[in-house]
Amino acid sequence: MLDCAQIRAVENIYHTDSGYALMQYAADSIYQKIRELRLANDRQVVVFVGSGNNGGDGYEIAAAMLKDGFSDVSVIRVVPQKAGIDAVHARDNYLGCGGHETDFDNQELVDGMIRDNAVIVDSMLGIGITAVGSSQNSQKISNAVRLINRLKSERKLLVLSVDIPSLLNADNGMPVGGEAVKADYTYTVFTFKTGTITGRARDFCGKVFAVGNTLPDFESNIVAARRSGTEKHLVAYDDIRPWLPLRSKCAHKGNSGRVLLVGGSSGMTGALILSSLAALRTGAGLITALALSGEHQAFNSVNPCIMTAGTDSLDEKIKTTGALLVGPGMGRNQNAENVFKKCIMSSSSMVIDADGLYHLHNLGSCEFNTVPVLTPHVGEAALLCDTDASAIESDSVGFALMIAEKYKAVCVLKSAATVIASPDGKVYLTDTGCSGMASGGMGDLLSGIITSLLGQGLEPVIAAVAGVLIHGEAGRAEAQEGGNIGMCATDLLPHIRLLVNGIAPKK
Ligand SMILES: NC(=O)C1=CN([C@@H]2O[C@H](COP(=O)(O)OP(=O)(O)OC[C@H]3O[C@@H](n4cnc5c(N)ncnc54)[C@H](O)[C@@H]3O)[C@@H](O)[C@H]2O)[C@@H](O)CC1
Repeated sequence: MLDCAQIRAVENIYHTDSGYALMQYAADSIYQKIRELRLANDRQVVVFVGSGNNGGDGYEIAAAMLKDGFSDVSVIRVVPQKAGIDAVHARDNYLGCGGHETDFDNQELVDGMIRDNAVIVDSMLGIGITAVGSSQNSQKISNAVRLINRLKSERKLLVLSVDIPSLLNADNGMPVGGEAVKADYTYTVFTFKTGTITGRARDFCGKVFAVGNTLPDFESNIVAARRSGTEKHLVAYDDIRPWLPLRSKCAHKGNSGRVLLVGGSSGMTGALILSSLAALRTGAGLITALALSGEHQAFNSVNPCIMTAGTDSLDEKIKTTGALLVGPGMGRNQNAENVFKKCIMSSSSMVIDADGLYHLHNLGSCEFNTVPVLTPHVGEAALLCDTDASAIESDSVGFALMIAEKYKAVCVLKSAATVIASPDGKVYLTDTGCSGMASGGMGDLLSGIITSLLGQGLEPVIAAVAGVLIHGEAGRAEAQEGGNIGMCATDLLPHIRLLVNGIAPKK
């Protein structure tokens, strides 16, 4: 996964005398994918092009379709190409193939041209986007984006975006000026861009395919580009399978992970129960919950396999635990603060979540004995970074790195596009989870899962990445069975157990 600067570096390697050959290669790679999926068969195809090389890709795709026998293909020229750039060759190629072109200035004509079930190829803006200004060209692009999005639902259009949906920022996944093309498929050139995963990418990108990876020395050039800036890795469930805890045949509960979970003030015991259940289903051998409310009967009735302890035994429990979670439902009063301070002096592996993050922020700076895992959601990250939630959303990678560096911790910045940053400056992103997980208690599960993995011996960054994937895939599995609406945290527990055993749900 690369950001725009890193992508430009890769492009420069493959630029020969002109970039036109590279544009043809990129466009052909996209066209092959469209053909393979038979997306354009028996449908009208309308390609919207902009002024730069992204527009050039669109002309080349349209030309390839004409050469291949598609007859119902046309181009809408939203903004004219600048003289001297490769896109001008691409336009000449398309017109030379007998291609038809309509100027977007006559918006009514364009609206009337597009028929039900048409395929729209969005090739207006790629990684060359700048902020939407008041210029005529900016206005035209914004109008075209609005038209595509309106017609998409009215006329059941299929929308394919080239490289990145127009007006979506390829570095942060946020729509520039509030609106971007809502694609069904995005064909991103070379490799996933950060903005196809982070921010609000899911609302705009649809299914993302990386295309164009057969160039000579491709893998080594991508690795070099990745190392030239912030190193970002896109990680999937299959990648973490080898890291999952192994259980020896002679295992016993005492050496299968001993974890302590601290939180659960009066009225918030449920948060700690959820973390404890997730820790249990993730496999830790001995789970002790220490609820500040003292409401321990609740744990017993939910699952008697969870042990409980009172605050008076905190010191002793901290000494004997392998991994510690502090924060879920902990509360923010003086007693909670005192308990928090004791917990973070521990030498055990540690996760700090929820109200624990509030207490951490109040401490200012803090020296840990280990590398803790911090699991803020956007609001908690804003608190830790003294900023607001919208700033965090616009640069989730940057702020996750800032938190990781400030606390010498692994930061799991939770959102629809969770970012994991390690104190050595590496970033891990995943395409997991689902909208059904936007319900109370999901974060408590995640902190319980990560704590359980730490207790079973995984390194902090590995436990964090594996935990995010187990959690997200459990949500997806549950959505597959029952849909997104009405999903609740406890529904995920059976899936968590399967996933930690390496048993993936059927796709
Ligand atoms: N350069 C290369 O080597 C390759 C580039 N490729 C394609 O080229 C794209 C990058 O090309 P460019 O750098 O020309 O950039 P773009 O084509 O993304 O856009 C740049 C053009 O759009 C204008 N523009 C920027 N923001 C605007 C706004 N808000 N409203 C209206 N106009 C705006 C700029 O003035 C410029 O003319 C990639 O995303 C990819 O699709 C691929 O063909 C692969 C090879």
